[in-house]
Amino acid sequence: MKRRTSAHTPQETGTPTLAPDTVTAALTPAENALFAQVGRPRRCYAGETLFRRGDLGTTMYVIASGAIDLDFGDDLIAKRLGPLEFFGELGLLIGDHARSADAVASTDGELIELRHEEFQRLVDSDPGLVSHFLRRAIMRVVLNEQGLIRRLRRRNQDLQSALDSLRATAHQLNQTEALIRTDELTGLHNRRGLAQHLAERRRTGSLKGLGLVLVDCDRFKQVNDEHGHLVGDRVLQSVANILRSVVGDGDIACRLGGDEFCLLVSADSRDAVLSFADFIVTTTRGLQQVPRHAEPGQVPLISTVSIGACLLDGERDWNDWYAQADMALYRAKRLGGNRVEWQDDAFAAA
Ligand SMILES: Nc1nc2c(ncn2[C@@H]2O[C@H](COP(=O)(O)OP(=O)(O)OP(=O)(O)O)[C@@H](O)[C@H]2O)c(=O)[nH]1
Repeated sequence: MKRRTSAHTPQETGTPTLAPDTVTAALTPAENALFAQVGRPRRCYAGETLFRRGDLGTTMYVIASGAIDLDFGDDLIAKRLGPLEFFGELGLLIGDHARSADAVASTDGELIELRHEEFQRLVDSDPGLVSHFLRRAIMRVVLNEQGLIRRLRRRNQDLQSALDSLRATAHQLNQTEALIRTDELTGLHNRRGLAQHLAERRRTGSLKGLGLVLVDCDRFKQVNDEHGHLVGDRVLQSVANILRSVVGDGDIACRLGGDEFCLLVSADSRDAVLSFADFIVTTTRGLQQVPRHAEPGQVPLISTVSIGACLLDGERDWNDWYAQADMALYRAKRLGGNRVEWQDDAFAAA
């Protein structure tokens, strides 16, 4: 928020209507003459600090010549006061009062200082004039407070709408992030999603007790060639649904690309990993055998799959795990597909 300096706070809508002299920060000539009689003259110099925000003080000042800047800090409007204007009156009226602004002389000038004893003399010499002054000083404080409340309220609203738009942006970012780690066709994680998942597991030291199930559709090119790309897409979606149905909390199903998928599952034994792999092969095989409508050319929306599976050594990285599972997958393909093959940690043996 930009800070501005104004000689007077503008009177805003909704504030009580007052005669102009009731709210002005300037003394009337009569008041000034009286204040000058009892007050103590003081010279001030450009840049001189009269008091700082938070200082305790009991002196009120009237400006005889020159100008004083009042800075309320916290992005509130700063004020520049000139001749006949007064400030610091709360210190005088209510005793040791923490100043609410820094008061700094912006030019050389003359001030009249009034402390409690001088003010008491004023009360004794002209109570009527002093009571008029007091009434005005109090109204000025009230108006300043009201202005402050309005500004704070507006700032609060600004902050609220900034917060709302931040929330909306964060929501959009989350959605975008989710999109860039998701495979569009199947809704499974894509390679980027898998990489993030692995990085997070490595960061949290939870790469132990995992199995990798690498899945590849059998003769998928033939499905595309014979039935068209759209049918091919639906086959890929069907395989993805089967993978999605077996993943538990913390597991991840991913489409690596084309007709190749993988599962990263919590498993601490070969049998545990193989139970996932066997389920997938058996389900795709079973679905393929479900008779479709009798129309000639009607194809099952699934192809058989080949699977290579292994347990992960948490000390290695994705390339090693992939190579290990891929050896088994290659063997499964060579043996005619539609089967699961296992690969022990060949690298550890080497
Ligand atoms: N419909 C469809 N086809 C895709 C998509 N991405 C890749 N393909 C096709 O998937 C086929 C994969 O073929 P290959 O890698 O030769 O594998 P395959 O025909 O399954 O042969 P084997 O793995 O040896 O059984 C290619 O013809 C790609 O064009 C896709 O998003 N949709």
